[in-house]
Amino acid sequence: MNKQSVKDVDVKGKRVFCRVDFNVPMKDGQVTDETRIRAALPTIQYLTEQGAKVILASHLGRPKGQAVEELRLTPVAKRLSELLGKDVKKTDEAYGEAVKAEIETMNEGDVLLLENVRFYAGEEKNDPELAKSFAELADLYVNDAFGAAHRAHASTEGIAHHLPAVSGLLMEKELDVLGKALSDPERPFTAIIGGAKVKDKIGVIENLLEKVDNLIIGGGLAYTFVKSQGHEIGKSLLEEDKIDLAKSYIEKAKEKGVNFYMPVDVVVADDFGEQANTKVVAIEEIPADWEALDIGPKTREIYKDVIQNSKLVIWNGPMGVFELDKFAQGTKAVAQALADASDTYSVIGGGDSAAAVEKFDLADKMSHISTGGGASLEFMEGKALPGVVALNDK
Ligand SMILES: Nc1ncnc2c1ncn2[C@@H]1O[C@H](COP(=O)(O)OP(=O)(O)O)[C@@H](O)[C@H]1O
Ligand SMILES: O=C(OP(=O)(O)O)[C@H](O)COP(=O)(O)O
Repeated sequence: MNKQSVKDVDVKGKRVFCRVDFNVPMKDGQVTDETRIRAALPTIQYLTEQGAKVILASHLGRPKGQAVEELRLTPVAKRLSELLGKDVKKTDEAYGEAVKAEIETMNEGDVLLLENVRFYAGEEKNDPELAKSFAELADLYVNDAFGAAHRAHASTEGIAHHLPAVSGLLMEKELDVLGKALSDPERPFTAIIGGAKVKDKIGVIENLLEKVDNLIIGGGLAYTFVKSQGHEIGKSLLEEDKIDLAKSYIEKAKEKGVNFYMPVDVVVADDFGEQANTKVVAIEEIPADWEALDIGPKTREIYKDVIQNSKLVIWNGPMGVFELDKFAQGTKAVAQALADASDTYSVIGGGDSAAAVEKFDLADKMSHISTGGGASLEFMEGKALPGVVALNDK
């Protein structure tokens, strides 16, 4: 990476404003998935070991510029403290005199967590005044929030204009792994794109066609492609205004010699839910009143073969509605194929794909699980990430 990292600068005795992505799922005031907290530990531990005063900042949820009680970071501070095995103080604000006074009392190696930065309207607007207020708290800025690197906000981008700014270790690792995968991919290189966000992901597909040998489409977004080939898709998910684009991508794949895989059979349901009647049908036989909610057994076999014969696979988005057991087989088959393909480097991006891999207990069999969904997609699309661009060059 051409950006300075925390290892390129002297941090001893310095007040370090470290932006992390602690946007973790919570239920009843408890953190329910601590993956992102664990992922930030190497940077936090490095900074404390080096004698920095570590001031952590994060967003949680989308409170829209005002304080929302359920979105305070207090439970995160508690969990972080347990994981670090040391006291983590938490302030009720993210800047200002009370926060400065608290920082005054910090010793080298201490860790402080600021309140949710999105409680302030200026955060998402990238307000320069708020960025300055954050910068006043510290001597150095470290951005370790890969999951929020695609956002140009006061704590991810603005602040970097007011302090020496370097990347954290997680940020560096994410960019290295994804960057290597895309710039000098081991071949055959396969991308698997699923999920439901057709609008978000269609741009990625175009960019990936320039790079991959195989492109596998599954999940809800597959049916816009299926429809573009003239098949009826019943009540399956459809993005009407993307049909022509989908068709053009299939043509582009042919021109480029990219193998383009779509479902050949699907699990259809007469209702959305565990109680639905289901059956497996060929792709050209989806009944008008039914909805395709998973890829079928023949498709699973084909996708499995492609995965097994690949050296590098990036996977974003589930193959079906995996949250319901009836429609989880396709996603499970892909996850299992990746787990079994020991010679294949597997990169998982996207909250739901990561959750699926966790659900099937296969997370430790994947080569890299990215902490950023939107961020990894934008990176793969070839877009610059504002939170990275703003950091000091090497
Ligand atoms: N065939 C389908 N029809 C409707 N929804 C689907 C289908 N396949 C997958 N999904 C849904 O897509 C959601 C995940 O999509 P998305 O947010 O795009 O993925 P990710 O978070 O991995 O990027 C899941 O909740 C899943 O239930
Ligand atoms: O969870 C996140 O995004 P992701 O679900 O795309 O990985 C990041 O914390 C960014 O959050 P945001 O999409 O509210 O800016």
